[in-house]
Amino acid sequence: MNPLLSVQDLTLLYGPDKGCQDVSFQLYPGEVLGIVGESGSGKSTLLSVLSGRTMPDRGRVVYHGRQAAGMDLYRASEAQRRALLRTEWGFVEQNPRDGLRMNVSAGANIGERLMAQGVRHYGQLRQAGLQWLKQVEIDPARIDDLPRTFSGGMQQRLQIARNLVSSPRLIFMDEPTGGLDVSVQAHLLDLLRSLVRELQLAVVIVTHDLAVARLLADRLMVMRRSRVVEAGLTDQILDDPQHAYSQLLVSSVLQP
Ligand SMILES: Nc1ncnc2c1ncn2[C@@H]1O[C@H](COP(=O)(O)OP(=O)(O)OP(=O)(O)O)[C@@H](O)[C@H]1O
Repeated sequence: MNPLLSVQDLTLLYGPDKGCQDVSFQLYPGEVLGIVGESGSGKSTLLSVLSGRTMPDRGRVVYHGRQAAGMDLYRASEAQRRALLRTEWGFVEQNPRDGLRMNVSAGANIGERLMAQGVRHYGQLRQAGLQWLKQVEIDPARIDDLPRTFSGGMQQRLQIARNLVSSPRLIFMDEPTGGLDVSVQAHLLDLLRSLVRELQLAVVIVTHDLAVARLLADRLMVMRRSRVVEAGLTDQILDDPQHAYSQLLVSSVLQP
């Protein structure tokens, strides 16, 4: 099986040890990779470069998509990268306001990617909207409501529906449960976990919350001061961390 994503020596530095450097890994279809580490370690920078939103100083990302046999992300045009992010990829922001269009209805938020793919039939767009609202456990009767009338958890679920409607293969998530109450977080995590499994999604998720990592990620990369200090299976890293920094990270969470 080909990896979905091959990442080699990815580096973007804003200053000494600020950003990400020399990051290499492969991500396979259906696999969930968690990026963990303290604040400022470079997690968001890495996600931004990986998803093609920011260009690296050096390094290479090759995506093996549905059609293109190996797209070299940084050699592709800006338009190609943007198209990829709207179709086979998705990006779930920490703050749903950054990932939703707040001034159009929930249904229109969901339909937008389909329209970008050429679906023009109103009934079809409406149907997809209703179906996806149901799938993310929002009452379909809210389809014509604006996202700002939704709670934070509902907005986040709507953002997920908006991303998943185009049947992406790879989703980037930046602290998707970050701004939510604990009980709302748990609900969202459950939903995310079942969607990821059901749809065989590959995910790269940034989180500083090791409980989120434990629940969702198959593998983890631990970042510190722009570098990956440890990478491996989630259970191995959380139960038996090898690097001194990972040990500190894990033990600091376990202490009350
Ligand atoms: N656009 C930028 N310009 C200058 N410096 C930046 C920029 N983006 C990030 N940095 C710096 O790079 C370092 C890594 O930041 P980054 O946001 O990637 O860390 P993080 O691990 O995601 O942190 P957090 O968990 O707090 O979001 C920080 O020192 C940050 O100040």
